[in-house]
Amino acid sequence: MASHVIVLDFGAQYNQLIARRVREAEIFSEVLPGDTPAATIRDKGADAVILSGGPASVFEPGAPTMDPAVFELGIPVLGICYGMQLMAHLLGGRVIPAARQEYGRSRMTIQRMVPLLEGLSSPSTVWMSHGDIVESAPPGFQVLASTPTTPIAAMGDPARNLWAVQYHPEVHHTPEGQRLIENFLYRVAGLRPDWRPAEVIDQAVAQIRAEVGEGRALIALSGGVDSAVAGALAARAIGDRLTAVLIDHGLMRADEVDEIRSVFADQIDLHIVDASEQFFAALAGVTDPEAKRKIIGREFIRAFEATEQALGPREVLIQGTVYPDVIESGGGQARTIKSHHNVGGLPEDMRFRVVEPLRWLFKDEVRRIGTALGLPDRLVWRHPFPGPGLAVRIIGEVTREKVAIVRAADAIVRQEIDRAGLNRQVWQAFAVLLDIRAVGVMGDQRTYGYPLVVRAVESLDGMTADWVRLPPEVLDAIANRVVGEVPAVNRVVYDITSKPPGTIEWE
Ligand SMILES: Nc1ncnc2c1ncn2[C@@H]1O[C@H](COP(=O)(O)OP(=O)(O)OP(=O)(O)O)[C@@H](O)[C@H]1O
Ligand SMILES: O=c1[nH]c(=O)c2[nH+]cn([C@@H]3O[C@H](COP(=O)(O)O)[C@@H](O)[C@H]3O)c2[nH]1
Ligand SMILES: NC(=O)CC[C@H](N)C(=O)O
Ligand SMILES: [Mg+2]
Repeated sequence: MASHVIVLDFGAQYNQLIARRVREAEIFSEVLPGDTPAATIRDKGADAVILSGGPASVFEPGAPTMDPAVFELGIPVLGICYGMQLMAHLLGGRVIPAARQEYGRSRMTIQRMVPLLEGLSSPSTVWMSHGDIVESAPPGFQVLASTPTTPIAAMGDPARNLWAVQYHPEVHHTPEGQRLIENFLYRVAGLRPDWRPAEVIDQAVAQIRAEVGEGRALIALSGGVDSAVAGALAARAIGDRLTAVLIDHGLMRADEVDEIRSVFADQIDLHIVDASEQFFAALAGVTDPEAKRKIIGREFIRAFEATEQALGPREVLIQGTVYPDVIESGGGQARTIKSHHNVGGLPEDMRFRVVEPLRWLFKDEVRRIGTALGLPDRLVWRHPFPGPGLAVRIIGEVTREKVAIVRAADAIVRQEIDRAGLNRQVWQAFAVLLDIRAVGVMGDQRTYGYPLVVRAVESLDGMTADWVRLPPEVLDAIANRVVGEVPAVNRVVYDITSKPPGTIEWE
């Protein structure tokens, strides 16, 4: 039977990342609620279990817990952060609030070499995000590693095959994180890699065929990576029974709609719908980010419904939703960070059956599948652009005037990064318009204009990100051009926040 790893979810923002790291090691992995009974895990034929992190403290009343019988299934268990704390708590160790909370990079030193830690540097850089610590390990456990503020940064009980780390090996800011996860899978659990992209493509095509049946379907095509890949899968599944719809909500970037038309019009039956009046009317006076997102989600569906009325009946709407859209919208156990227009923003009274062939995949997995399907690099490596478009890059009310300002500035930011040859190294780069004003001086005249934020991040999957150390001359060129060419803006600032604690978009 194929290798199968279960991730028990205690509400971490990163828990799906754990599953994706396992899949990156070519082993199938699924996420289940933290309190899934041990019997269910056994019946699914799991070969190993990983316990995720989570926002709670194990010693608080009502904190999420798990079936302790999981530790007796005879399969290896790896606890991560909250998962480690829970393991300690349930097996007789002690967890307390730390004197010093630890967020961000830390240096871990190995004290006892075991197969789980084989090949890791000592000290090695690890990404921490915790306020509690395991003060004493449970009976039978050995301390394996520590950091300056966390004496028990890794622990294990070789007899019962139970292992745990306080840091987050799943985030890419832990450079040797994948190594630890692969050690757990290959060395500790003895699993073999047997899960590959070709199978994902076959499953997705079969799923779309089954959902659409003999009928027709619409695909929501944005020109982005996810919907292009979803579109290619759908075209493979149902051929010319597929119609693509691009909603021009008036919140697209400079020249974007024309570019999409020229790339896709001869590939697929494409309808471009100008719905900008409808979106601006619905957004008038709205400043709350979640309210904006929900309105945009609703208006998208209304625009698809209106298009369907014009084109003839189609029950199925295919979307390029990916796993992070679901996670951040509060799918699973994680808290809602922001409602993505295509998930948390969907209206309840929608007429379509939504089919999302990429719902369980991360961006880099989607890119691999795009390449496997033969899509051009230019499309596969395009920078992501959020469905709500420039609306979530204008703090405060969205008006046509502000969209024009941020659109012009955004084009300059991307042009200068492109000109410097930094496109591939940057995950996403853009401009954000603030709703405050600052004083400046231009041509001996006082100005009172908007500050513009420039943001450029690097990331693998959008779940975590770091700001890009853009060369000063590129930042300088951006600032000069923006202030010179966009009259409403008189000041430029660069966002140097990583995710977490920031998010990529400002709203
Ligand atoms: N303007 C639009 N018109 C039609 N569908 C859209 C539009 N914007 C977004 N969508 C739908 O919402 C989904 C999610 O948007 P999202 O931006 O995450 O993905 P994408 O645009 O396909 O890829 P990327 O992340 O590269 O931008 C898209 O896959 C697409 O199905
Ligand atoms: O289709 C989308 N609909 C949305 O509502 C949405 N919000 C954020 N994003 C994109 O997701 C990635 C992570 O963004 P955040 O760090 O801001 O959550 C980044 O790549 C964002 O651009 C969205 N994409
Ligand atoms: N990231 C986590 O899992 C955090 C666990 C726990 N809430 C702590 O603060 O220590
Ligand atoms: Mg997009």
